Amino acid sequence: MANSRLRKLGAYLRPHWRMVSLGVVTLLIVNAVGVYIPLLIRDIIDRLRGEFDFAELWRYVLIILVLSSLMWIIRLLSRILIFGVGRQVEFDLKQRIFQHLLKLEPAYFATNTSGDLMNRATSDVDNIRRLLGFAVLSLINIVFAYGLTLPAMLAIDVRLSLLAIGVYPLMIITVQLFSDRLRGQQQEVQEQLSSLSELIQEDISGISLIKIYAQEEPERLAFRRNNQKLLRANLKLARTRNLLFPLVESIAYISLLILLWLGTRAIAQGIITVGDLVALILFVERLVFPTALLGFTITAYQRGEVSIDRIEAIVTAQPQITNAPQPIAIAPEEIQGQIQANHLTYTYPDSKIPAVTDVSFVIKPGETVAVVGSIGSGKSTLANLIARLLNVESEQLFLDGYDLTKLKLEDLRRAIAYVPQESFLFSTTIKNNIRYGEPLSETSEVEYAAKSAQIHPEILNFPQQYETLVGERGITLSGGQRQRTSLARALLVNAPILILDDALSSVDNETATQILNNLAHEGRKKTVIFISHQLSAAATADRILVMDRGQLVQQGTHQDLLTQPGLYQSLWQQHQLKEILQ
Ligand SMILES: Nc1ncnc2c1ncn2[C@@H]1O[C@H](COP(=O)(O)OP(=O)(O)OP(=O)(O)O)[C@@H](O)[C@H]1O
Repeated sequence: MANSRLRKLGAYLRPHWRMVSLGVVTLLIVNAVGVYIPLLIRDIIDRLRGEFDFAELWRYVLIILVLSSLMWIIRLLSRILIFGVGRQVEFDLKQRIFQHLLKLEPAYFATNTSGDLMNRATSDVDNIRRLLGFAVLSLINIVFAYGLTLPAMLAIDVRLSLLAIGVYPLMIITVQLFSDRLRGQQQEVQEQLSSLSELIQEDISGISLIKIYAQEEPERLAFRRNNQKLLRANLKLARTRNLLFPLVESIAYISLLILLWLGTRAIAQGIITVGDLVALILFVERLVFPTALLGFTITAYQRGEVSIDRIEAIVTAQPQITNAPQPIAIAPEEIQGQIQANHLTYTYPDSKIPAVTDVSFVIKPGETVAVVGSIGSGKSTLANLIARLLNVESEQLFLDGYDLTKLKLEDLRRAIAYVPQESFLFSTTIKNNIRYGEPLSETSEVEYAAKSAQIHPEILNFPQQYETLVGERGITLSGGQRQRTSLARALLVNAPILILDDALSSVDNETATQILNNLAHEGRKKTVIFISHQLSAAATADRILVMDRGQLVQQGTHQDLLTQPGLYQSLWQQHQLKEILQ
């Protein structure tokens, strides 16, 4: 498992191997110069102790100044390169996640909440970025720092070197212990922050309710409680941080004290020179930072591991609805629009009872067919199956005689304009919303579609007409206006098949009937499937399919069905009664 995660990390890094290699080389140079400077200082001290010469001292100072500046520049470069790799991988992963999400079918999003998916695409990707930027940088740094510094220290004095860095494992353990605590507290801050943001969002959305029920004071107190929790969490985190850094420093001082105490004795005994001791002190100092970071690196790796699994779970999710091995391509203008169901049965994956059972029918090209029935009788499921938004089995649904599952998905979707129950508008202009399926459409085409959907006069009354922004950043449309805008969007793509899934429920019966009539009298007649509870509009369709508990119980024209005892007759009677009572 750990190996497979390392392989994944390797795969994330592979496209950026040039940057990674360059980063590694710069780190190597930084560390080599970092080891060379203390050795140079040692030589200066020892040489000048014999014979002091100002001119020579200045020469050395200059060399050290140049080397330190060089080291600073190269260190900067190494950080830019390696943190840059982290950012690149973050970009790649976000692209991959989004691209893959677009391939998955709506059923996937019913079982994976958008909150969780967003979290994976942001926080988890961020953890991997940190792992590949910060953790990789500090890991390579520590290897080079110890690999180059330790031999130089041992060459000066083995006993002193080992005693001086003997306390360093204590530093790693302390940081690791603290970093677990820091992580918990950081998470607490994050959670408190999210719940505070949720509260603000909810209160802003429900501001009218707060005012109507005079709940300003309780809401203010609830906010204060949450805000206090956030404050406490932040203070706790600050306390831990403020405790950790002095602790790390004290461990470093212990090592320094050991060196000073035993080092001066070694000088007195003539085992090492003053220059050697100064070099040892500088070397030990050099190791403080990478050692302390190792503790954080271990935590960053553990956190990153969990995130790798969570992201891989998204990008390896297999789409259920895909093209057949050799899909049949068919252009929209070649499509007649005949739809046939042959013993169509569908059961939702997490359900035991079929939502559609043994349904068979033929819808002729250009026919307008209404689908009516009680709530939950399977009408939407039927619409979703025809658009292949649900995983229909082969040999059950046919378009112009072709098995739906054998048709190229893209071609099938282009042949069908589908207006779902929930009309969704993007946060852009009305015009862009209408031409979403055909972004290059001319204004006249957009207006034509809007006229057919009976929304044109209302759009002209909006502040900027077709350029009016809708959604969160713009004006709010009424339910009926949203539905007709969605309908205009579907009409603009001019597909041979149009499915309206209760898409005119907020539009009055008269307008709905008018829209259906317009569709029936268009130049090239579309096949229209009109799912609706609006019986007076449905009655004008060429034919009506009546669904009950997943089954197709009746079909025929309005007049035919009225003469047959059955569900349609009773639905119609209820409808008539409602009309009289209104
Ligand atoms: N994603 C799902 N998972 C499981 N069961 C579902 C799912 N969607 C719908 N169902 C069930 O399938 C049955 C048919 O639902 P469907 O939405 O097709 O009915 P409908 O006739 O369109 O209803 P309405 O008139 O209220 O829109 C219902 O029992 C419903 O609870």
